[in-house]
Amino acid sequence: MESSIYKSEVFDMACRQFDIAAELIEMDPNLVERTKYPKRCMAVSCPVRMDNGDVGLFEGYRVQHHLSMGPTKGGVRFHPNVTLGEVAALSMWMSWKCAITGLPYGGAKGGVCVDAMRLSRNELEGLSRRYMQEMIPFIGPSTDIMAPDMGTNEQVMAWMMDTYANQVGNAVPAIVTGKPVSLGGSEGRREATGHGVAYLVHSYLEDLGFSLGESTAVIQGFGNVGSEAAVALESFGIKVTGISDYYGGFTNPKGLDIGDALNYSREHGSLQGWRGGDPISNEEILTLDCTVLIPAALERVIDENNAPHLKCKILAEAANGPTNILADEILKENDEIEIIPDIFCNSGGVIVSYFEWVQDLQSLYWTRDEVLNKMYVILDRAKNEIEKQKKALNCSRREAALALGIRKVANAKAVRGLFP
Ligand SMILES: NC(=O)C1=CN([C@@H]2O[C@H](COP(=O)(O)OP(=O)(O)OC[C@H]3O[C@@H](n4cnc5c(N)ncnc54)[C@H](OP(=O)(O)O)[C@@H]3O)[C@@H](O)[C@H]2O)C=CC1
Ligand SMILES: O=C(O)CCC(=O)C(=O)O
Repeated sequence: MESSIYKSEVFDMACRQFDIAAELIEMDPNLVERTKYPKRCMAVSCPVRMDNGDVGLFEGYRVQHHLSMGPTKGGVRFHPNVTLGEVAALSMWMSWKCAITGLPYGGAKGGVCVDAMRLSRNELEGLSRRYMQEMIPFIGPSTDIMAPDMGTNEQVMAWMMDTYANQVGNAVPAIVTGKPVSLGGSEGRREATGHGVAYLVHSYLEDLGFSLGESTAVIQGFGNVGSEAAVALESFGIKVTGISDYYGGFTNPKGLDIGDALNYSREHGSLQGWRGGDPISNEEILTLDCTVLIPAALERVIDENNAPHLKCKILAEAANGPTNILADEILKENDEIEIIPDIFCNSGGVIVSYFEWVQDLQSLYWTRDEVLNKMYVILDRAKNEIEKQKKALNCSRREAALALGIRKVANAKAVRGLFP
């Protein structure tokens, strides 16, 4: 099958990664395309009453990548670069991520092409509700469960849950995860993705023989994932020496005051104007001297131009798809940099989303410590399996993670068989 509707650089990148892994595991040719391409996609137009009385129309998407192992699961992104192809690529990565962590889900992703920063709170609520309304025929707590991603947050999830609940006539907390704790959200979900990144960073630093107290971390992106990773890294004794958001970044080789940066960014809506470090651009921040580099914003920020100049020892991919294919080839040759690949590195978010869904379904809730300890168990188990796979296939850690996830999905399809 030649797929054209998803055609885009980022979808090509996800397909190329798939092809490399499928070849490594010598996948049955009859399973290759069936496992690779998304099962379903929806495109909807969302009319929203703007504050000036006009009606704005926003295009939204949801791609459900595979339905073989349970409901589909994945975040919703509000960003001006969102396309159907990007959402499809993100849904593929969700599938492999859920498989390597052993979650009973297929991957999904949603998105709306919108600059959410330009919307008022009223307009954002209108868009969140309309997007959910349009998706209701295609989702459900045992069909497809949404969560936050770039440009969306707990409040957006609350509006989406309310819209769904109003439609069916009763509260359905399991329809979205990453919602406020007061609505059935899980303790620990807000910080889960960043905390999971920091947990893995600390674990690999120890394995590689680095002292935590002497290690430094630089983070691109100071939203939910980047800021929570910074807080958790500090709690593991790792100094954060660079941070940035859309407007640019700040650095201090002696360490930044993350608490102060968080307060400032909450009060002002961004880090712009913060005086806690020397200003630096979003391009420069990637090549700063540091032990750990953490891209936590957009895809494909590490490319063939900057890859040869990275000075980190560990590249911890908190963002989805931050390293393009050419950069990945360059980094594969450089055995001084260890990569913790995205589908593993940022999996703490969906792991705790799974816990949130399970808690909602049984109306029985856990403490933050219980949640994070259960997350560590799953991350440790996935790490073991990936390291074993890396040795067995004599390949990079990214290839090992992809091979592990893709093989599990392909096996599920094989045992389910084909009808008729
Ligand atoms: N939220 C989650 O649970 C999960 C998220 N991820 C991935 O993590 C990444 C970040 O998501 P999340 O933290 O939720 O998103 P947020 O919207 O909360 O934060 C995104 C951050 O990236 C910054 N940013 C936006 N554009 C640029 C740019 N061009 N250069 C540098 N920084 C930029 C934003 O700055 P500003 O605020 O100024 O716009 C903000 O600081 C994404 O790749 C997402 O897919 C992965 C797993 C789970
Ligand atoms: O929490 C979830 O369900 C999904 C989070 C997400 O979108 C991701 O891991 O990329």
